[in-house]
Amino acid sequence: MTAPNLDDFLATMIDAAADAGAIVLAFFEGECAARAKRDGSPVTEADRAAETAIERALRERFPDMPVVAEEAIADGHVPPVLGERFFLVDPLDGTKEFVAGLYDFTVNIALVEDGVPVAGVVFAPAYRELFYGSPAGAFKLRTGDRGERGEAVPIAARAEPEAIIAVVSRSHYSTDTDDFLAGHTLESVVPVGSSLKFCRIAEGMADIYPKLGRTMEWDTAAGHAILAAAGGSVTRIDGSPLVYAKRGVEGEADFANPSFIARGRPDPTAAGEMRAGARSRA
Ligand SMILES: Nc1ncnc2c1ncn2[C@@H]1O[C@H](COP(=O)(O)O)[C@@H](OP(=O)(O)O)[C@H]1O
Ligand SMILES: [Mg+2]
Repeated sequence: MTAPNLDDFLATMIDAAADAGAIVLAFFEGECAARAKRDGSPVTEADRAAETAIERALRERFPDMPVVAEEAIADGHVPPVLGERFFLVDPLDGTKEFVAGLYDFTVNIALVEDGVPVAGVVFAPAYRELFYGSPAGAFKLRTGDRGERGEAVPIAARAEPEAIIAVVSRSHYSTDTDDFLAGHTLESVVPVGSSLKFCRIAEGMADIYPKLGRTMEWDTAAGHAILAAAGGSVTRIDGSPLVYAKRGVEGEADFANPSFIARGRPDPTAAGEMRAGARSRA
């Protein structure tokens, strides 16, 4: 058998995310919905059922690939060796929104290669929106009530306009975010739950997502891959790349992310101004 390429990985990741999304949505829309608000158990059930389905689908097709998944890590199941390529899975991101009956929750599957999220799938089943990205491009498709998939449409991040649209956490907001945004000209600040924030920038609906505070790698890897494929970027506050497979860092939990900024496309006129400035100084 020939070695799998990115298209092979992505096709399996999309199928797995679509199936897991259907499972999560059944919990969200089913009779569990009312109970979810009182005790957190259906969230956990949805989380675990979706993760089990994803792991099974990934392992069946790629038995040798390590899988790092949120619930498994919580149970202490960490792959001993990650190698240069592994999957990162968050079966239900945006759990607070899920419990509150809001639509902003997602299934996330990413493929990380040498610390870089090279391919990712984010499925928001309540919105019937599925996003995916790889070096071949970023795409969005709509799903039907019975899991039918519409045509995949290419998406692209936009260059920052003068007044920007910021997307921020709905459930984990910090005043540091306000301080950061105070330095920008804003059209609006839109609270969005889950990894959908990356996707809204990837499809040109928003310009910046500042995350001042901790997240885990499975919260961000798939959205990061999609945004990068759409022409955007995700960097640490100092502008260095946000890398993955972070383990054994003193004082940090394994797979914890530092603060980061996600943005759309670099502004070509800003680069032009810099070049013009450089010329005029010469
Ligand atoms: N300050 C914080 N500490 C830990 N996790 C955080 C966090 N802020 C956000 N997250 C995680 O990032 C994900 C998206 O959060 P948000 O929608 O607020 O941006 C959530 O994942 P889960 O829903 O999978 O737990 C949440 O737990
Ligand atoms: Mg999460």
